[in-house]
Amino acid sequence: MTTRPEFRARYWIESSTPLAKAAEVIAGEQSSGTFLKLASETDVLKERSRARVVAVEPQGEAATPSLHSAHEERRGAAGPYHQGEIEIAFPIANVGPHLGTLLATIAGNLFELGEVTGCRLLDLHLPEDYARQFAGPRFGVAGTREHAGVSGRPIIGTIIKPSIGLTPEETAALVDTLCEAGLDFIKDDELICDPPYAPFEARLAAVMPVIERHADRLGRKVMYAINISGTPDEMRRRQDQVAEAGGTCVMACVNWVGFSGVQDLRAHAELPIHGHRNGWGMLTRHPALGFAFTAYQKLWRLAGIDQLHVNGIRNKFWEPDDSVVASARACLRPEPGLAPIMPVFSSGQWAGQAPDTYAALRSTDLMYLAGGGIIGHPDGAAAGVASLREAWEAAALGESLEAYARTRPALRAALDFFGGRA
Ligand SMILES: O=C(O)[C@H](O)COP(=O)(O)O
Ligand SMILES: [Mg+2]
Repeated sequence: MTTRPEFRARYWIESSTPLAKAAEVIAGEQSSGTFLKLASETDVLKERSRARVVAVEPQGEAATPSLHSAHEERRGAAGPYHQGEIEIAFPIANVGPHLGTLLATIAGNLFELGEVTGCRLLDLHLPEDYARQFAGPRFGVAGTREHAGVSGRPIIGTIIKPSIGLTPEETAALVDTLCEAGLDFIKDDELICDPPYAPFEARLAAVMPVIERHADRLGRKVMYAINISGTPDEMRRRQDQVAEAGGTCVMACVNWVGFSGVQDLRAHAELPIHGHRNGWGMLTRHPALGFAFTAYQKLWRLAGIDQLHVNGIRNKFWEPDDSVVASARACLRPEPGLAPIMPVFSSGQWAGQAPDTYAALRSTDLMYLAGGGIIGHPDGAAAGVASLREAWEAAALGESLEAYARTRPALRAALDFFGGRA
């Protein structure tokens, strides 16, 4: 029985090698072992540094491998391919409070091991005192609400659409309409950051005075998550410009600016960080490869984001509703040493999904963003905002949208227009 401090990672794996042995191969490769036994991997070194397999739970077998492996072909491996979950305990001393090394340990070469024909990181358990050594979310749910000035209901927002092509002045005019209509949150699309036709600085300079003007009237400042994705230097500089201009949020495409980029931003930033996870499908869509969201969101929490996208009910992407809801719950679950973060529902959302979202989550701690679902409303963006507000009122009251729409033309028009498209 070891007394060394450890963290644990849980995986789904597949291998023609019996699961317990495949798990040992992974534990060895991801710590002090390699493809053959080294005399220098002494018992003392192993006790200090080698990862331990702490659970092997077989789930079944497949006749054909999920992923191709030339290594398996060379050694003439045939099925069956054993599938199941395994858990590995790693010494904390192997890693320290370094996110890059943590990733290399739990999500590095193991995805490439020849014996492995399927590997998915499901979850991660860090002791509280270890998790606390990472920055973690500075604002999370509570701080996001405070900066947006919204309590007791979801933060309702939109994505500037068309995503690409509006000039700074056109963007500011749309923001004016949206603020006038009482929206809580506006974000850039992930596709726009600093293009020649709408440079970052020009966009910020055009939009922020509009937001400031409406703040006086609304008694709260509409949160604008302007996309600051870039190099660490660029992000730091842009964060400062946003704060200087009175902004209350910044957005980063987390997969592309990377963990160090977000960590650097978190160390520097005074504002909540909105995490856009575009590219995530590549990391999760194949069930035998990549990451489950439970693990993914914990890693981004360690890096220090405050809001993270989870798609939405009946979204425009591939993801089923139960997976979306599980992701949102994962964001809201307190983790040892890490505050909950805001789940961001976005992707093909409009008024119609509000009641089902509320029924599934039983919480209003969420951001509910509709780009096309607000800006594409048949009576214009202001009616789009009204329809979302009304839909969430109906959801909270437990009233059907049909009944609530009887005296509310914006919601009625949304139901007719978007409902008819489903
Ligand atoms: O960046 C996003 O979240 C998407 O562009 C959502 O856009 P939509 O609401 O029009 O689907
Ligand atoms: Mg988008």
